[in-house]
Amino acid sequence: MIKIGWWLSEAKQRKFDWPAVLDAFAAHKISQVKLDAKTTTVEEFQSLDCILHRAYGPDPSAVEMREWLQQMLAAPGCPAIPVIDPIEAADSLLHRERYFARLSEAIENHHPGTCQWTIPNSATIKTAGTPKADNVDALRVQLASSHVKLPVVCKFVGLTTDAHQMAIASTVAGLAEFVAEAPVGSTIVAQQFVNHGGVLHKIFVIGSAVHDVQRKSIRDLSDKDTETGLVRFDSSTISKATSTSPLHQAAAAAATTTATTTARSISVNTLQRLAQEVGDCLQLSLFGIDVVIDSDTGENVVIDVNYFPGYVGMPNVPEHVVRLVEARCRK
Ligand SMILES: Nc1ncnc2c1ncn2[C@@H]1O[C@H](COP(=O)(O)OP(=O)(O)OP(=O)(O)O)[C@@H](O)[C@H]1O
Ligand SMILES: O=P(O)(O)O[C@H]1[C@H](OP(=O)(O)O)[C@@H](OP(=O)(O)O)[C@@H](O)[C@@H](O)[C@@H]1OP(=O)(O)O
Ligand SMILES: [Mg+2]
Repeated sequence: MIKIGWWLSEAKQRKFDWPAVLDAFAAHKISQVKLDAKTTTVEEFQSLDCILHRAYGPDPSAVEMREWLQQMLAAPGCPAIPVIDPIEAADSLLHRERYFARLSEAIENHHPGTCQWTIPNSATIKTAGTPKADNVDALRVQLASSHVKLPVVCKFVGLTTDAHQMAIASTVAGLAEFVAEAPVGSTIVAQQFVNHGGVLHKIFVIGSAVHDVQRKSIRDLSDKDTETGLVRFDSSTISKATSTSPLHQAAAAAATTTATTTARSISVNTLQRLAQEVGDCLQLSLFGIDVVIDSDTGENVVIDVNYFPGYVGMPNVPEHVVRLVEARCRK
């Protein structure tokens, strides 16, 4: 009988309908134990066939569990227990500039013209407390050398509680303002904005299972929008299942859950290749890929990758988790 150890924060267990996953484990005769840094013994830990976790992000309980897991896995005599997903692989998603650099390499490694997805050009900016007026020229040069065109979406990098505070900068002065007002020592990715008809594809992946859910997104920007140098927004108000925002298209803003336009779809074959290639590149099997379809070029553009997302709208999640665990334990 397979025995797995798992850890998710209490909040994630509720959002993810974790009890349904535990029922599916029981139905497939997989025994399970919730890992606990205070009570799980070394013997019990080392007897596990697999570990499944979301010990990820700034939540203090997740930080404590991540440190404990790393210690337990590195302890002398600990067997090679499969971890879904490896802690360093999950953590890499906190550093947008690093994982986008790896995605860029994966794209370059394709034979020319064969990759069915791309990423936006971006520039990585470190804040040093320089006043806005002194930043403008250096930022203009940096955008040009990274081939980034305005407008850009400004996104923080790393383990910060401000990770969802973003902005659209349409002018170098707007970007300079965002950079000048960010905490000193932060890292910001200025990612080229892609017009995409206001529809986001949330591509949810659990091992080999892939599902595309369409959500509302930021509407296409016109010249009128881009007259304003800097528009701040909280990313958690844009593309959650229940989001409503003035940045949505008028028709979509009125709808409660999904995108309302007749959106372009992504073929099943492309979805599977994308999930496989991103998963192989980042060594992940429980993740979500946020994709927009460029209105001008029709390209599938990856704008964000999330570890162990909510999977809201993906059918049969418990069965997919069971299949993933069984596949890993057999290795
Ligand atoms: N390069 C881009 N071009 C166009 N729209 C973008 C771009 N980047 C982000 N967006 C819009 O902003 C939203 C939030 O961006 P992003 O997914 O990077 O934020 P996040 O905080 O990492 O989100 P989450 O963790 O909830 O997935 C996206 O859902 C999309 O609507
Ligand atoms: O619970 P939710 O459905 O909102 O899950 C979101 C999850 O929030 P959580 O941390 O509360 O689990 C986010 O994690 P952080 O990086 O912000 O930590 C991120 O993964 C989003 O992409 C998920 O949204 P989805 O992609 O599934 O729409
Ligand atoms: Mg996202």
